[in-house]
Amino acid sequence: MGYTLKDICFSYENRVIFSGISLEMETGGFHGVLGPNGSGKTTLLDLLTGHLKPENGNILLDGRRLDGFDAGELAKKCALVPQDFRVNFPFTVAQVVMMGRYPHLGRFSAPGAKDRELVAQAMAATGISDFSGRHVTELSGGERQRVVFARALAQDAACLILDEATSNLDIGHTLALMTLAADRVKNNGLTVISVMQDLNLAARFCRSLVFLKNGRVAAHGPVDEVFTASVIKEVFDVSSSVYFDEIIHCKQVTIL
Ligand SMILES: Nc1ncnc2c1ncn2[C@@H]1O[C@H](COP(=O)(O)OP(=O)(O)OP(=O)(O)O)[C@@H](O)[C@H]1O
Repeated sequence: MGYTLKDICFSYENRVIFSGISLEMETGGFHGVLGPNGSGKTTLLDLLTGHLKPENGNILLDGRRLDGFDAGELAKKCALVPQDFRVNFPFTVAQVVMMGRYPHLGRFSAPGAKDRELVAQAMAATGISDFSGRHVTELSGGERQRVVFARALAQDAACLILDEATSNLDIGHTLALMTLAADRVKNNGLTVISVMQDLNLAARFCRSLVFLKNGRVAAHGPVDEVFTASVIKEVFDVSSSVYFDEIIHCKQVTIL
């Protein structure tokens, strides 16, 4: 189970982004989505979360058509950390993280002990508990990104969708959040689908990779099979040397 995309076509007005892509991303995997700027990575995530609708083709989530889910059901299945998150209203950090619980609350019902516990856990896991009372409008880009990550964790969905979710984070926080996501994949059966620009980070944390190029899937499969110099050349038009790193036990790349 997980996501199945069958012959997906999508255009923005008359700009064709996908003309018939098919993909399988199974439950309980850590899937990386890679590709050059403008190759359609964010568009793909927007299709997976139901924010955009395909013109043709079907997207199935756990075997069920995505357009058959209502927004509340989908929010319980899928939590998104968007590329850019801005709010103009001075909510506190804790209030924003609590927003992750809204899909689980009944209409007009206040958060209960379980909701507060999940919010506290998500803030602790992302290292933001110390500034839970601060206004999100006053945070740095990296601090805000950790707050949105915590909101997605609090949502407690089976699938976590990350759109360059660590782009503003320092290396320590990047490794901490990627390790947290990978641990939940391994131990809790979470599915992670993550757009990433950093090839080495993707090879280190993902189990499978989708490479997009010019609106098509250039390569898709386990990291061992598709993380190669020839795929990187085809997709990014750069020469590279791919090797197995004995210290961190995964493939890595040096761009030449
Ligand atoms: N709302 C929109 N209206 C029209 N064109 C759009 C819209 N959003 C994105 N595009 C175009 O669609 C293409 C794919 O955009 P998308 O954001 O999916 O790419 P991406 O691979 O995520 O890029 P990046 O690596 O730069 O974040 C780009 O050429 C972009 O200019």
